[in-house]
Amino acid sequence: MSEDAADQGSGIRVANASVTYRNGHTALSDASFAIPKGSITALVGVNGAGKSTLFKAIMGFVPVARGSVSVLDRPVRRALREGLVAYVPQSEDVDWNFPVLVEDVVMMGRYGRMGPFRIARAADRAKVAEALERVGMTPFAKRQIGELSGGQKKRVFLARALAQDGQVILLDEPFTGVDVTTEDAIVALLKELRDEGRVMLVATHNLGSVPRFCDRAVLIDRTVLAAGPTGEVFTEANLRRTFGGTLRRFSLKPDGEAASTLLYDDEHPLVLYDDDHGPA
Ligand SMILES: Nc1ncnc2c1ncn2[C@@H]1O[C@H](COP(=O)(O)OP(=O)(O)OP(=O)(O)O)[C@@H](O)[C@H]1O
Repeated sequence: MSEDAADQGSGIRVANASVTYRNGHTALSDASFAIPKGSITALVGVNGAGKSTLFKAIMGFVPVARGSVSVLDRPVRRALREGLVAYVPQSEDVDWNFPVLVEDVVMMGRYGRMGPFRIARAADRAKVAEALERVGMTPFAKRQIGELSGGQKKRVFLARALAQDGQVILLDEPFTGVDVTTEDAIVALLKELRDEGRVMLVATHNLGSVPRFCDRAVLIDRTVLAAGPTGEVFTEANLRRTFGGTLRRFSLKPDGEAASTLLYDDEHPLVLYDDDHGPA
């Protein structure tokens, strides 16, 4: 366990965890990492590396066969009962034809705190309004979710996580199909949430954005290959281990400028400068 994880209070702690599906497939084995409260962590790995499986284990949707997972120093089940873990899904995982208003999607974040008949109280409506305002989606409250753009949909699901008062927010590919302005708005919001002490774990293929907004990174391929502060972990050597042959690389040395290396899997490249002359 890293020392800073202990200092700021534990956000997520995974210790020697293994997950085996019913069909016998072990998607994660002996995975360990710890992330502190008040941090944004990138979760990076190839398709099938076990990112969703790890999310499911943190949400308590799949049991760990060995090892343990704790959230804010509680067992996963208790965190689930307290509604502490919120999930922002990948766009492909949502049925956008389902007829539901934006404000109703956000209200779903309140369900865990309502009685069995799900009757919204004034406090629930206030939380929904506040969450929509925070992500800049108030004017869209009465629109059908399916009518929104990709970036707007992401913001609505982020609002649902805020309405839930999620202290640990798991985001699955938040930047896919999102333009640069919306990406910047999402990043700014995630940083605000971090400063409030929340914990964000972000599965992303957008390698170039990771050093820009993630304090830490967890690299996985059916186990944790490396985990820690981005500056220490997000290196070419570690990314090569994570992506193997699927990582593409370009070396650039324009006249009179610092040599740099571009690394990418399928989206925005990561630029590594070979000496100290790169941008701060
Ligand atoms: N319900 C399930 N039953 C059996 N095997 C599963 C199940 N869900 C996932 N797997 C397998 O577990 C492995 C990890 O899958 P997982 O969905 O966690 O990967 P991922 O890193 O999220 O991939 P992607 O980037 O494609 O979303 C894969 O080999 C997958 O086929």
